[in-house]
Amino acid sequence: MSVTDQAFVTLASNDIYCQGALVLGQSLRNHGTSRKLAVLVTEQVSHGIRTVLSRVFDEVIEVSSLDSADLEHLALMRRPELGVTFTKLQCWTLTQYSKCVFMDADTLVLCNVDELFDRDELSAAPDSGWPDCFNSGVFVFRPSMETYAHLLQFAVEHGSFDGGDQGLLNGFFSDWATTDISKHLPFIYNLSISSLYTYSPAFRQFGTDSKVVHFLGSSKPWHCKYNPQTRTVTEGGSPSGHQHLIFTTLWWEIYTSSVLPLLTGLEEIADTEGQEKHRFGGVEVVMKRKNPSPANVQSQPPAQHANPDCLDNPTNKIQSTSSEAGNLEVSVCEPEPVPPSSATYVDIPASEPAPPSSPQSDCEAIFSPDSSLSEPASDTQTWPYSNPDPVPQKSLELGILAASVTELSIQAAEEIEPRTEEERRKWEEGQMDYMGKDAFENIKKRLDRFLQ
Ligand SMILES: O=c1ccn([C@@H]2O[C@H](COP(=O)(O)OP(=O)(O)O[C@H]3O[C@H](CO)[C@@H](O)[C@H](O)[C@H]3O)[C@@H](O)[C@H]2O)c(=O)[nH]1
Ligand SMILES: [Mn+2]
Repeated sequence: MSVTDQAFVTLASNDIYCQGALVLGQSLRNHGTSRKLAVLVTEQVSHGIRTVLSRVFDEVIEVSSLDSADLEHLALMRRPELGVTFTKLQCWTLTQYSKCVFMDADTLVLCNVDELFDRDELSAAPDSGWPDCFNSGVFVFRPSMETYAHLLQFAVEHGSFDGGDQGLLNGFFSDWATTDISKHLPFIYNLSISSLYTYSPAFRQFGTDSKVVHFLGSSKPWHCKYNPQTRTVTEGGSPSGHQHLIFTTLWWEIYTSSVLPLLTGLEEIADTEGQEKHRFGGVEVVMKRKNPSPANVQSQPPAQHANPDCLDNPTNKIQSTSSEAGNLEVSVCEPEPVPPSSATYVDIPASEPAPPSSPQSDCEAIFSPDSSLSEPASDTQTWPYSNPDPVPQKSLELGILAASVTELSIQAAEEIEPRTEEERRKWEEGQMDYMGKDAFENIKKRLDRFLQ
């Protein structure tokens, strides 16, 4: 039964973060939430992406980082660094709902979490870095214009001790740590992926109960590259290592099966040397093909662990292998010498449709008890895994992916602004801006676009 006056709320201030919001929204839908889904967007989010968001979310609500209300103007004039933070605080203005659960766009639900609505404001899980503070990536709140005004006033008077919304909210709800234990959400509702290696025995013990994963920190799943044929992720350009490949791979599974098919208007802008760039709004999905012949692809052996021991973690490692039952085995082991390659790989078996289950019980369908978990001596966990509501494989994009794409990545689409009159005159006079607009790669981009 749907509950119309309660909602999960997220925020995306640009088209890249929208990719995260779409995966989050789709994961909530896949696990049969009975609550509404709302996404706050700012003016930078493109029209096309808003249309796609509206296919996953019940409400796409534009908020402004510089709202017209006097108090906000005043606050931002005095504390300009709080701009992004203020955007998140605007979730309190959603008074059409009696209660909401805010979730960062870099979170992912692993099962139905509607029971969060049994909690009251302000319920949140401890932050892994400083557990007397709560992490503001997942929290239960009651929309109220009065609370919103108090929050803004607090921001003007006290600021945020970390410069972001987390410091501000912890300052405002400062009795969270001591007053009411029911407002402490269990850590499994906001599992910071860094905990997989900072406290691996706890992850081994409790990890299979995880309900919400949070890709906290500078390295997000959309910074990785993904091979849809072997279902492996590779670190892409980011200096920090991804130790949480199981969840990053799951993120990409949802992205390719449920989000990419929604981006049906993907405009192809270039196809050079086996690399296609599909542009949609402010994002480009880059597809590389190494084996263009479908016959070639079909004859490939099953996914191999190209580099199973390559996690460059100083203390321990998590490696994943596929089991015969279609489950994902997770094993945590001691460090071994790091190979020279910076690439990291993980295998995920084919996802199987979950058995029919009521929304409230789908955690059990996904995290069924496994005997290997009860053996403390064993270093191996079975991670039952399924994507309960995959989009049919026959969709166009998936057909393309399955046939020949060996690497998918997401990047911000570059804006190529038109030339101004002044620039055109200089160009005609032979005064080129070789280091800027007239750099070779920009000219090549213009040509590619013109020639397509
Ligand atoms: O350019 C941006 C940056 C952030 N966000 C939104 O704001 C959230 C928080 O940013 P994120 O990059 O997820 O921050 P974290 O790495 O999670 O860092 C921590 O610090 C942030 C700032 O205090 C808090 O908002 C987070 O909840 C907390 O986990 C995102 O998920 C988005 O919903 C945007 O829409 N656009
Ligand atoms: Mn976050």
